[in-house]
Amino acid sequence: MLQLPNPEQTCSYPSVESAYEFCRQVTAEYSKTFYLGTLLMPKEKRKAIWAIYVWCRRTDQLVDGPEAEFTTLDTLDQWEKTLESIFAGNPVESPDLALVDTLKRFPLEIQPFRDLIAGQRMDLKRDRYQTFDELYLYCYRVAGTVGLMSNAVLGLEPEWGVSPWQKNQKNHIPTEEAVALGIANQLTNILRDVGEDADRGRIYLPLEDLERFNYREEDLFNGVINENWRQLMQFEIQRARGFYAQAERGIRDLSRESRWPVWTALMLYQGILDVIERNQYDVFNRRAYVPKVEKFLYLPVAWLRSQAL
Ligand SMILES: CC(C)=CCC/C(C)=C/CC/C(C)=C/CC/C(C)=C/[C@@H]1[C@@H](COP(=O)(O)OP(=O)(O)O)[C@]1(C)CC/C=C(\C)CC/C=C(\C)CCC=C(C)C
Ligand SMILES: Nc1ncnc2c1ncn2[C@@H]1O[C@H](COP(=O)(O)OP(=O)(O)OP(=O)(O)O)[C@@H](O)[C@H]1O
Ligand SMILES: [Mn+2]
Repeated sequence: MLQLPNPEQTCSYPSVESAYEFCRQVTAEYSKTFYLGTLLMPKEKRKAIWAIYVWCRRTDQLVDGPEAEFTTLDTLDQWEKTLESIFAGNPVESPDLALVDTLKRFPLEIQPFRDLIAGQRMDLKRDRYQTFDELYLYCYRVAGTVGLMSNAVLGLEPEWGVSPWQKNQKNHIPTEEAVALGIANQLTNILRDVGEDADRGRIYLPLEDLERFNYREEDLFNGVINENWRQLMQFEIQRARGFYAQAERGIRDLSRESRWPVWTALMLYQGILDVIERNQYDVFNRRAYVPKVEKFLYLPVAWLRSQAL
C-alpha cells in the first residue's frame, strides 16, 4: 500500500489552494478511475470531490495503511472529534482546509462521514461476515456513504432545466441509487481483493455463500480455483452487477454536467468485474485492473450514455 505524502511537506504554505492541490495529487496517485472521473467535472465540483476523496482515504488508511497496527477504537473516536471540528469550520491539519472550504460551498451532511468511520470500526472488530445483510451494512458504511457525500456535490438538474409539463413534479433525488453505486463499487473491490484480504486473514465474502457453493475457508486461504469457486464468484459478480444496474437508473436525475463523470466512473469500476471473468476468476495470483488504453476507450461510450439515457 502506498504511503500518503506528508501534507506538511507537500504544502509548505498552508493555504486553501495548496490544500486542494494536495488533495488533487493524492486522488491522482491512489485512484486512476475516480481521478479520471473528476477531470470531466467543472472545476469547483472536481475540487470538492478531491477534498472528500482525501478525507475518505485518510480515514481508510487508519485501518488499512502502514500505521494501522497502532489504530484502536480510541484513535477512531479522536478522528471523529477532528471531523466535528472540521464541520464546525476549524481545520486541524492542512488538508482539512480543503474540506472546510468545500463544506461552505456544498450542502454536505456530517452523518455519512460519521458512518464511514463506523465502517472502519467494523474492520477493527471483525474479519468475517456471516450473511450478506451483515456485509451490506459494512458496504453501506464504507462506500454507500461516499455515494451520499458525492451526491451533495454532483447536484440535481435545476428547476429551469425541467420541461414545463414537469415543472410541478418534484425532482427525484437519487439517494438510493447513489448508495447502490457505492455498494456495487465496494463489492467489486472485495471480489478484486479476495487474495490480498486472505493474506491478512480477512474474508469479506459472506460465509453463507461459501457454504452454499460448498467452498471452504481453507480452500480460500489456499487459493483453490475449482468449479465451486467459479460458481461462487459468478454469483457475487451478478449480485454486484444488479447494484450497478440500479445505480445507472439514478444518473439521469443528476445535473447534466455530472452525468458523464459518473457514467465514466461507474463503467470503469464495473469493468473490473469483466476483467475478473477474463482472468477466469483467478483473483489470488492476478490483480484485475482495466488497462489504461481501455480506460480511455470507455470515455466516448460513457459520454453517449450520459446524453441518451
Ligand atoms: C467520480 C466520483 C464522483 C468519485 C468519487 C470519489 C470518492 C470521493 C471516493 C472515495 C474513495 C475512498 C478512499 C473511500 C474510503 C473507503 C473505501 C476504501 C471505499 C472503496 C473505494 C476504493 O477505491 P479504490 O479502488 O481506490 O480501492 P483501494 O483502496 O485501492 O483498494 C470504494 C470501492 C468505494 C467507492 C465508492 C464511491 C466512489 C461511491 C460512488 C457513488 C457515487 C459517485 C454517486 C453517484 C450518484 C448516482 C445517482 C449514481
Ligand atoms: N493500467 C495499469 N497498468 C499496470 N498496472 C496497473 C494498472 N492499473 C492498475 N495496475 C496495478 O494495480 C495497482 C494499483 O491498483 P488500483 O486498482 O488501485 O489501480 P488504480 O489505477 O488506482 O485504479 P482504481 O482507481 O481502480 O483503484 C498498481 O500498483 C498496479 O500493480
Ligand atoms: Mn486504488
